[in-house]
Amino acid sequence: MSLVVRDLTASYEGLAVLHGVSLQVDPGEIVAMVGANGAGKTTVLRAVSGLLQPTGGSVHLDDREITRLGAERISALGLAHVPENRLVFPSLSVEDNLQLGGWNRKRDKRYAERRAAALELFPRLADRIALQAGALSGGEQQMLAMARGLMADPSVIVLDEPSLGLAPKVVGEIVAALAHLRDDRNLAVLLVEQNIRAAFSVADRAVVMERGRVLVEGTVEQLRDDPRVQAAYLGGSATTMPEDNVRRVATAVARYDHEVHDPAAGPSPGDPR
Ligand SMILES: Nc1ncnc2c1ncn2[C@@H]1O[C@H](COP(=O)(O)OP(=O)(O)OP(=O)(O)O)[C@@H](O)[C@H]1O
Repeated sequence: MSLVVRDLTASYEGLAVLHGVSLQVDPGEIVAMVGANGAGKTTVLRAVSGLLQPTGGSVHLDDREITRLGAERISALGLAHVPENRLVFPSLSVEDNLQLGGWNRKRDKRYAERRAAALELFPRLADRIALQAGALSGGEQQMLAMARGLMADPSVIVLDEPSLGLAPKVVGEIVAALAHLRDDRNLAVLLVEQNIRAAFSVADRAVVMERGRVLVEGTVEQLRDDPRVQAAYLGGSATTMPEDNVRRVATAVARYDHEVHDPAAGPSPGDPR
């Protein structure tokens, strides 16, 4: 399914924060949404997934309008929202968190299949299935938040800053998982990221937000060369990942897997808890 957002406006307590945002994400595509703090990226995701009622404009999943539906209904129609700060239930086990993600699908016979697919995507979760989610590292909690979103069997997934606070090799693992969801599962992925290098390493297109509007959009290749993007994001030192390096990401993931699956290597030191 495609996610189609047209002229979206939204406000908090009467104060307008989105001033007509339009974007589209097609199946098998990752669109990165980047921009400064307060540009409105989180608000777009909240308005799209029904957590905030937009004041105008429209949101469609293919031809189906979802603009004013509630979050549960939108989730059931195939859109998963993985929120900022990886809001897992800390006192519940990994298993129970996954089950909650699939609550609206639990009785259907593909539930076990989806659980297996989520654990295959993030094998570390399989190893920790009985642990309390609060005992997981930051990276593992992010993986759990994503796996939980996938349990509802979405066609469209929107993620809010999945790389926040994570070590580069964990970011690599998250990025590789996003590439898998696009390439092998044909999902439409809308990715909000401050880490523009990580986002651009995997995205096909990007939307740059500024003060509640789309400043510029285009393919990642076009935007890399755009002076506005370079000046704001790519010139500085805020790098946590080398640019344009899906292959290097894959290497990092393989190395990481090796460390994780090799008990002698111990816990990964860069993964903040
Ligand atoms: N619950 C809220 N109540 C009032 N204003 C809010 C609320 N949430 C966000 N805002 C304001 O709305 C604007 C857009 O915020 P939003 O969180 O969407 O930006 P963002 O681009 O996601 O930034 P960040 O990267 O800091 O999350 C900002 O000016 C912010 O201060």
